[in-house]
Amino acid sequence: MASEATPLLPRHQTTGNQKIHNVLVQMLTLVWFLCLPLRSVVNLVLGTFNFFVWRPFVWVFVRTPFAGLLARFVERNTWVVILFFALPASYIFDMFFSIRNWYVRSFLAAPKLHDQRVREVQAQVKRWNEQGRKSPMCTARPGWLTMSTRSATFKDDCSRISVNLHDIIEVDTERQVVKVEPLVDMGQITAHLVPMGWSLAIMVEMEDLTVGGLLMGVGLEVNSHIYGLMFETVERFEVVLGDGSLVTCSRTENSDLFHALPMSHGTLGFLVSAELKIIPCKPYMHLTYEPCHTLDEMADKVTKYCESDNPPPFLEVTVYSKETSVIMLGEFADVTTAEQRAKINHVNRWYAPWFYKHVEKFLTTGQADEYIPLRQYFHRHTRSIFWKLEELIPFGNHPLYRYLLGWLGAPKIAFLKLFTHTPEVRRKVAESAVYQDIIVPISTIRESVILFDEVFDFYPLLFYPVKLFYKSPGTEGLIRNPRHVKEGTNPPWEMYFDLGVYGIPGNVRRGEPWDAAYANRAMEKFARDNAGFQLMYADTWQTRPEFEEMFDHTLYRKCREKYNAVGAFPEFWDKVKPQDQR
Ligand SMILES: NC(=O)C1=CN([C@@H]2O[C@H](COP(=O)(O)OP(=O)(O)OC[C@H]3O[C@@H](n4cnc5c(N)ncnc54)[C@H](OP(=O)(O)O)[C@@H]3O)[C@@H](O)[C@H]2O)C=CC1
Ligand SMILES: C=C(/C=C/[C@@H](C)[C@H]1CC[C@H]2C3=CC=C4C[C@@H](O)CC[C@]4(C)[C@H]3CC[C@]12C)C(C)C
Repeated sequence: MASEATPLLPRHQTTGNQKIHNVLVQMLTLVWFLCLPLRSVVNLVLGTFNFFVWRPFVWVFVRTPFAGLLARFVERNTWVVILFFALPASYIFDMFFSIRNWYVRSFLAAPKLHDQRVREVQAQVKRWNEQGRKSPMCTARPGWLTMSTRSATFKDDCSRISVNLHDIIEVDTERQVVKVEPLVDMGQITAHLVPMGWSLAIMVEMEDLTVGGLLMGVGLEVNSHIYGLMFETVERFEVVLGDGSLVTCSRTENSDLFHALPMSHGTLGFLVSAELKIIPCKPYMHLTYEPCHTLDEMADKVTKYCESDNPPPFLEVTVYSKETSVIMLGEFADVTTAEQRAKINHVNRWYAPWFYKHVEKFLTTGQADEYIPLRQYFHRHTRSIFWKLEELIPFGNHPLYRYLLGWLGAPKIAFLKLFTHTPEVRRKVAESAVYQDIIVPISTIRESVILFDEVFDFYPLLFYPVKLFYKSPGTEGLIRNPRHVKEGTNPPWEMYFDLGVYGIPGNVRRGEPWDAAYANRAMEKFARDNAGFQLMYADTWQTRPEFEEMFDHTLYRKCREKYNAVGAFPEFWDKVKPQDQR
């Protein structure tokens, strides 16, 4: 390991920390024994609650004729459920995890524990093999805890393997990489790296997204027009295969597996660590807002910025209607002068207006710039879950709510799913709301926005430019090569962009019929026809042949054979398309 490496929990842990740790452990052990009688009482109360209240409640909720009634109640009074259940639960959960992470960071030797925990994953997989490989494996992470909106019914038929790996293992500033376990989330990473003056090359905005999910699915951010998709910034993966063996892969070692893994959704093996590129950062993001009043103006400006020889380091667009949008250009910055200080905006303080509402006002006030503290910038969309929270808590951006209850933050998506997604509600959501992203060439900006306007009629739309690198023969993974790479670039690339729509379509809002299958399929066909693809955290309405036209299964299938994945893990399609939706 390079000399500059800063293991979070160095092998030569300072004796001071070790002493504090020992004292803490002794104190906790004492408290543990003293609390034994108390624990029995707590267990009794929790057990009784579980048996007599929670289980019957869930049973009534899911399996009885009341299910429809309750679903309607949740649907009509979503904000009640969110305010009284999801928000407090999210707050407590976050507090518990920050204390736990602080403790692990400060006192426990994570690198050592990493190897031990990987062996535990291997042992589970080996046991699964010895017991006759009954049903294919998936991670034991429950569907409601993930950020994916698609239903995870396949998990019911899988052998669930606990891949309980939550820690940042090592930051190596000399090699400019951080080694992390798959359940490390974006909030944990910014809290750790930003104070050290570093950031992930692709630092994804939502705090609860995990490294494993973003690499085995798709991760991108508003500097993806420079670095590409998140997996392009990986130096090395460590994976437990279907036979329980542990392999590492990189561009030079087991390179076929390295290129096949991105987007494979845990169908080639269990990711147990990844080394990700990091870049130096500064304490602020200097952001310039450029309002656009026609679609052509936006399309021309964005294309020019992205394809220039010196593109802005960060570029995001929020589309407020077919014709209006705001382009945001960002760069890391220090704030040293009084003039700069006057432009500091703490966008994530509890009383601040939601970020996208703040940005919208530049459509009327005109071009402007400001300085946003970096960590707040990275997580600018968390408080309003992009623009979804307005539908769930319609008064959430009202100053009174913000000042009184804004400190509670946003509900965790996991708890939103747990408290509001009964199977009944989920079915309705798929028919009456849309959560979709497609990634298509930048040359199709106009057609894409017009298509989304026609079939969804929902705003704002999310727009992140993404560079798609051309892969040489034999290294082309599930994501197909771009068709029209820019001349003279090495490595070759074509500029694409992510267009995302999250909300209730115009027709549904107006009480008019809306054909979800027609709209989603039109969007999917548009992506296929333009050598683009859909993000698979969402429901897909494609048939299997269409899906295989969108994603190149050649290298993927070779690797499934070669690395013992056949029979051990479901196929990509079987995982993302639930049986009941085929
Ligand atoms: N800006 C962005 O890039 C954003 C991206 N997203 C999407 O959200 C998803 C991530 O959500 P998140 O909750 O973090 O992840 P999920 O738990 O939803 O995982 C996504 C997929 O990755 C697989 N996976 C996760 N961890 C491992 C592992 N250790 N080994 C093997 N497979 C694994 C999961 O398999 P299994 O089902 O077996 O658990 C699942 O198929 C991504 O797919 C991404 O596209 C969402 C918002 C923003
Ligand atoms: C892929 C990108 C961004 C995606 C997000 C905007 C969506 C990812 C997950 C989505 C959601 C998950 C679960 C939900 C629970 C439901 O009860 C309500 C909707 C939602 C909160 C839903 C909202 C949209 C997402 C957060 C870009 C950045 C590439």
